[in-house]
Amino acid sequence: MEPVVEVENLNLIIEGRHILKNVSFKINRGEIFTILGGSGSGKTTITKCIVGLLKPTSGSIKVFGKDLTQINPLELNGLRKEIGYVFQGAALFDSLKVWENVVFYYLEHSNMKEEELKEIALTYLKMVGLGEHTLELYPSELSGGMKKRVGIARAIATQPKLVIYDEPTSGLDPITSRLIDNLIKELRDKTSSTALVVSHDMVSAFTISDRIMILREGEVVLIGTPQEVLESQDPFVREFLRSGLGELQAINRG
Ligand SMILES: Nc1ncnc2c1ncn2[C@@H]1O[C@H](COP(=O)(O)OP(=O)(O)OP(=O)(O)O)[C@@H](O)[C@H]1O
Repeated sequence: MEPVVEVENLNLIIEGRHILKNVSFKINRGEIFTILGGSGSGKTTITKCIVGLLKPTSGSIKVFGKDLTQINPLELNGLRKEIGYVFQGAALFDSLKVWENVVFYYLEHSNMKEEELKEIALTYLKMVGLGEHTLELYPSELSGGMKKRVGIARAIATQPKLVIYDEPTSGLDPITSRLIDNLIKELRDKTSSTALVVSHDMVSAFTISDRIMILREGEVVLIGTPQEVLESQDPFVREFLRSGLGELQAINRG
């Protein structure tokens, strides 16, 4: 089966800085694929390349079989519709109510009536575990975990085939983080979509991922199943795992 994302020898140089170095990986249909790496290792930059916001200096990126370096802006827009992006920090519009945030795409691109749009918003809010009472709230009235859920509802409201989650658990307490982890898995199963997760949350990565890619200063160190990562003898991977050992032991005990 054709991979959903296929990145080959991706290099990105910005202002003389080599940010991504020969990055290659594939994400298969239905997978939860996590990019794990320290701050500034290039995780978010990879996702920006995948949605066509950054142009590679060299290398190729195919999404749903289409080569991003070869397509025109119209095709790129079409492709973006198939991708849901959950931003770091949720990035909700503060002046819009929850329901308007969730159906933002439809507000911009359709003539549907308010009642219909609220109905759609409610469907997706329910999918992320939020109820009808949240429809009329403003983002400032939500907790951090609820904001993330609304951000996820907005990302899946266009029924994307690929959902990119940028640091979905950052800034959340451990219990809420695990709820978001479960939600990511549940949504992948319910909607038969593919998920690309960017994280430095070790517990999250080892709990939800089918495969993990470890990135260090713009270079791929290892790609493998959680088990393969745990068994790796690569010194950087060992050190990286050691730094999150307490968290990992907690998963094993759980
Ligand atoms: N548009 C840009 N111009 C210049 N440098 C950039 C640009 N975008 C990213 N960088 C640099 O690229 C490197 C990787 O950044 P990126 O945001 O991808 O890291 P990250 O792994 O997602 O980090 P974090 O976990 O802190 O979000 C950083 O050193 C950053 O300063």
